[in-house]
Amino acid sequence: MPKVHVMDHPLIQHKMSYIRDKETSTKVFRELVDEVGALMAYEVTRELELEDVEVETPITKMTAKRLSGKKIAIVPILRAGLGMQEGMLRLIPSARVGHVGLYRDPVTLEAIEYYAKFPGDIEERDIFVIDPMLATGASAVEAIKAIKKRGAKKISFLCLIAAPEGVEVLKEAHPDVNIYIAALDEKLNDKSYIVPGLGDAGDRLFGTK
Ligand SMILES: O=P(O)(O)OC[C@H]1O[C@H](OP(=O)(O)OP(=O)(O)O)[C@H](O)[C@@H]1O
Ligand SMILES: O=c1cc[nH]c(=O)[nH]1
Ligand SMILES: [Mg+2]
Repeated sequence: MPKVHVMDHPLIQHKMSYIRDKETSTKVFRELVDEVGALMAYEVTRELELEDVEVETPITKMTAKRLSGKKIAIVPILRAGLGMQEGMLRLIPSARVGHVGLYRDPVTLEAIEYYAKFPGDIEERDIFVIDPMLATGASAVEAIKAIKKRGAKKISFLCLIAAPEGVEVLKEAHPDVNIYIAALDEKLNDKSYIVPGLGDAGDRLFGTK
């Protein structure tokens, strides 16, 4: 079964309190989502492989560690996933970026794909799928299906806030995918928004409401 990691580092919890606050401006909301994206990138890269390299310090020769050069791709789910993209790229600058465009049909809540573009060698890369919200789970499930269809094998999913319902749906559909969450909330409301949540992540990031 997939591992579910809740990243409750104090810096993340602090920033999340402002991200959730409805009085937070679009500008500050965008900055904070970017910063939490970077903090999550720091945590999820903990397992990256290292290799030995010989270096000479001003004092002596030594064997040091460098990243083994494992190829990585970040895949934001449009639109709201874009808010976490730059923060992650600051920590993993060599990562390639793919995009999956999905929107939730407001009536059926089905995730409808409208765009997909991935690095040509996606099957060789470790993938981090990013989206601030995991609500019913439909968007994450469909995005990961689209990525697996192109041959990618090692996939992780990162979000700011998840509902327990979405976590269960994602675990069931993709048991091989590790899930990283900044905050695990209580439930979904009757419109399938996360409670207490942060409202509509895309609208708050881009000021569209
Ligand atoms: O788990 P789910 O029930 O699928 O809901 C989560 C999805 O909903 C939001 O996107 P939305 O459809 O609002 O698109 P947007 O990012 O363009 O605003 C969010 O960014 C997720 O992608
Ligand atoms: O609470 C939610 C649920 C889905 N999408 C959002 O942006 N927010
Ligand atoms: Mg939205």
